[in-house]
Amino acid sequence: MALPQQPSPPTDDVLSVEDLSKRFGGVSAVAGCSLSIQRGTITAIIGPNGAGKSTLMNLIGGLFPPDSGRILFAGRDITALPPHRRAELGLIRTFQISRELAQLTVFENVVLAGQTDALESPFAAFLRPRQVRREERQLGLRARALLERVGLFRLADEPAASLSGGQKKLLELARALMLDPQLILLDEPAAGVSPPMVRELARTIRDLRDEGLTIGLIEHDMELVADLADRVHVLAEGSNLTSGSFREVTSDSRVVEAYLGIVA
Ligand SMILES: Nc1ncnc2c1ncn2[C@@H]1O[C@H](COP(=O)(O)OP(=O)(O)OP(=O)(O)O)[C@@H](O)[C@H]1O
Repeated sequence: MALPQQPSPPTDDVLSVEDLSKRFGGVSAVAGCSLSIQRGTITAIIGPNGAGKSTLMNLIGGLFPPDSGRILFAGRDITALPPHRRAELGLIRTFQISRELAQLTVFENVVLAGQTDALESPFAAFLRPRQVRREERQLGLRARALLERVGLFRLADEPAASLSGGQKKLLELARALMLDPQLILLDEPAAGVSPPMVRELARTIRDLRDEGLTIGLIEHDMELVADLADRVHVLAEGSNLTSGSFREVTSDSRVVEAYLGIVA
């Protein structure tokens, strides 16, 4: 006799990818990958060069569609949504190369990240001047609070071009926070950042997690992953080899083999 189907237990996953695949010509960059990111955690995605981490990030961010599989965000299927719709839902991804506008000040960069299309329209200022002024004031206040939050307040009036690599990562974080995200995906936050700034960045990321934000990151700096990640997914050849704490995955012989296999 067939047993009645049990309803699946509620999960606390803010993001899950299910059996995701993406090919580029003859290369299987992501191949049947399934993994999830739990709400309120820092989750790292690691793996040897060419494992498919960037492609997976691009699929989650909506840069291009998968060949097959699904992406769920906050319980909703977002597989077919364009990047800006994902951002509106609270899924924000930052890029490995910071995309600040070099000639604008740090403050202006943050304000700009929070500006809606309606505010940018030249007609809005003409038709609804008071509303536009109020919204701009609120954006300014919020930007200053976020600059304080990430430790860049004293540099608010400096041109973004004058920031160090690590400060640019903090600026990128402040810009992402302007969009009021549920989940921020960070692409190699430690790349090109000096060791003291990596520590500062790590402290800020941990504080944001403690305040309830969910953070996903791909990272090659294993010290940072060991220090920050609540949970780690190891990608190899486009799929999820194993998941667990940093200690668990790094003591898994398959993970050691995957890394050594690439080096050999
Ligand atoms: N646009 C593309 N066209 C063709 N092949 C691609 C493209 N993007 C990625 N690939 C290939 O897909 C595979 C996975 O690449 P991906 O960049 O996602 O890996 P990765 O884990 O991020 O690597 P790394 O750690 O070196 O950045 C690699 O074999 C790569 O050469």
